[in-house]
Formats: sequence, C-alpha cells, structure tokens
Amino acid sequence: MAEIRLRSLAHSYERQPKGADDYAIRQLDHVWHKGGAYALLGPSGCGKSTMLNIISGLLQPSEGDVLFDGERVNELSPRDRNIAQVFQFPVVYDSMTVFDNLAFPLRNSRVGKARIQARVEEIAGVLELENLLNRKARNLTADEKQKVSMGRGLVREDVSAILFDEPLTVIDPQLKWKLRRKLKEIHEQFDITMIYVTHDQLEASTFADKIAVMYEGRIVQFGTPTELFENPNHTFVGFFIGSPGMNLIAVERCDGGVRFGDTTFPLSPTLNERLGEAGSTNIKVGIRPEFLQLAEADSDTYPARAMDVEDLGTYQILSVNLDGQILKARLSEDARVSAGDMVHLRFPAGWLKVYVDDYLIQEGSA
Ligand SMILES: Nc1ncnc2c1ncn2[C@@H]1O[C@H](COP(=O)(O)OP(=O)(O)OP(=O)(O)O)[C@@H](O)[C@H]1O
Repeated sequence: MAEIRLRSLAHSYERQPKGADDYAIRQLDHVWHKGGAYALLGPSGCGKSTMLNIISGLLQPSEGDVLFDGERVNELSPRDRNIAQVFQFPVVYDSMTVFDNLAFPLRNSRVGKARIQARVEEIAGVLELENLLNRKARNLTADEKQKVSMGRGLVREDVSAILFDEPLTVIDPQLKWKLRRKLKEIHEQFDITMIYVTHDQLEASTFADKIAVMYEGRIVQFGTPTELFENPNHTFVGFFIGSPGMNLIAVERCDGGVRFGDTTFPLSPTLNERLGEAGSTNIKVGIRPEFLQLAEADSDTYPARAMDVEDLGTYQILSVNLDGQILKARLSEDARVSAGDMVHLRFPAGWLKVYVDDYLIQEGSA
C-alpha cells in the first residue's frame, strides 16, 4: 500500500506542445492517500486514462514526478511499481482455467502453493467465481471474464494500489450494482488503495469515499460526494454532478452585488470585496435546483414564469423563466404548479454560489 503523489504533473501526446490545448494533463498536484477508496470522475477525453497510465507506469509523463511513499518512480516499470490495473475490457488468458488466471499474478511473485490456493479461493468466493474455477476462460461470458480480470487485480496482497479503468462497462446493468458493492466490501476488508475511473457520477459516489472531478486535464475538485454537491468548487462540478446540474447565470458587478438584465443579487461586503480584488468580468452565480425555492411574493423573492413541469414520480422538475434565463427547480411531488403560472423564486442565503473565472469564491476563502 502506498501514498501516491503527483507533483507538477503534465502530459502531452505531442512531441512539441504549442499551448495548453496540446496537453492531456495540465500542471497538476495531487495526493492519493494510503488505503483510500477513490473515484476519478470526468467526461470523455478529460485525461482520466492518461492519469491512470502515468500512475501505473504504462506512460511516462512529459513533465513532473510520480512519487510512491515519497520515492520518485518515474523510471520504474509497471511491474516494479507493484500496481494492479483492471481495464474496461477483460484481460484474461483464454487457454487457462479461471483458477490459473487468478493464480497467475501470485505465481509471478513467487507466492507459495498453499497460499495461492487459499488466496484464489478467497477472491473467487468474493466475486462468486468459485463454481467456475476449473473452466477454461475462453468458455466464459463477457461478465464472467471481466470478473476474472478484476480478480487478477485483487488477488495480490502486496500491491501499492489497484487502478480500475471503467471496469464495469461490459457488465450487465443488474450485475453492475452488485459488483460495485463487492468492490466496496473488498476495499473495507483488505484496506487497499483503489482508484476507480468512471464518467458516471452514481458509480463514483456509490464506490468512493472521495471523488476527484477532472475537467480539461485538471482536477477541479477533490471531495466527498456531499462536498461536491453542496459546495461545487468549479462551475463544471456544479454542472456535471446532480441531475439536473446546477443553474448557472452569467452576471456582471453592480452596486452591492451582481446583476443580469433587471435582476440583481445583493452580496455580502466580503464577497463584493473579493469580486473587486479578482478584477475579472467572467462572473457567474449558481444555485442547485434542489435549493431554489418557490415562495410567497416578498422583498427577497423574484417573479418568474413557469415554462414546464416534468413529473418524475417522487419529485417534479420545474423550468422557469427569470428575466430571460431558464432555471430549474426541484419540487416535491405534491407541489401544484402549471406551465404559464407566475411564481416567486427565493435564493436562500448560502446556496447562491459565486464563481469568478469558473472557480468558487467564498466568504472564508482567500
Ligand atoms: N495515445 C494517444 N495519442 C494521442 N492522443 C491521445 C492518446 N490517448 C489519449 N489521447 C488524447 O488525450 C486526451 C485525454 O484522453 P484520455 O483517454 O486520457 O481521456 P479519458 O478521460 O480517459 O477519456 P475516456 O473516458 O473517453 O476514456 C484526449 O484528448 C485524447 O484524445
């Protein structure tokens, strides 16, 4: 088990990168602590696989260092880094039995016969492969093959970390949920550092204690699922996490706060000061649909026109037009609003977030 530190890491697939756009990883410092269950979450092409391959040693970073427990490992081969990696598609030896596939990494590390037998049976038990141990891998279904692939990653007890690169893509949806729970159990039982790459927020939050959200080659936030939901540090986290994502409105500074059209949001003196210091005109406010409220008309409410109500069974999503901006609000199943109604919106203090150049500014932040 190791702490994995990425220091001033950057990677470009170009020989002579000309600008930031040529980088798959852009100047990044990050620590994956020993024994954590982590998810690396982000859209296609944001650099997740590149980062995993740099950690495992399949790829040499063009800049920066990879440190395992403080030791630089940039030049070490994947084998010498002791990393297990499970890919999107199964990697199994078709001509070998399931037992031999699972035993393979242990035999390579010269583990004793009795220990191999015990460990293979233990991992086969956890993954419910015990009845298939004598079958040749070529006769397995895609699901079963991927379970064997995962088992090969999990079987070694000496690994620094296990990296999963979208491992459940080929798995049947019913089984997906079950396997994710299994991985979580295995993490709790064996206390292994696990990094799980996915572009699915549900998959990330059911597996991980902490999620790193990646966007355009950077980790824009590293936090618990609750932190990402309640306090998105970047507009992308607001937009990407949650369903629907955060409402974001481009605004400009005005006396005492920010405004768009004829609508003004007063801000605290500290936030006003921070906006002044930042000096940028790229300002947005954001509020999650879960926190935008309907209220009686009052001095702190905003009149808006209901455009559409989507009934999702246990709740409803209301789309409203506030001064030309379409916002979404999550309402309880018994709220009575119809398209065309005038409603009054309240933005509760603390839930209206302010972003400068897409990063959150807060009362307490520097
Ligand atoms: N071997 C390669 N050669 C050139 N460019 C590459 C290579 N591999 C990845 N890229 C580019 O690097 C960027 C990051 O890709 P990467 O595969 O790391 O993203 P990802 O987040 O894992 O995406 P996905 O979820 O689609 O696998 C993308 O723009 C991609 O096109």
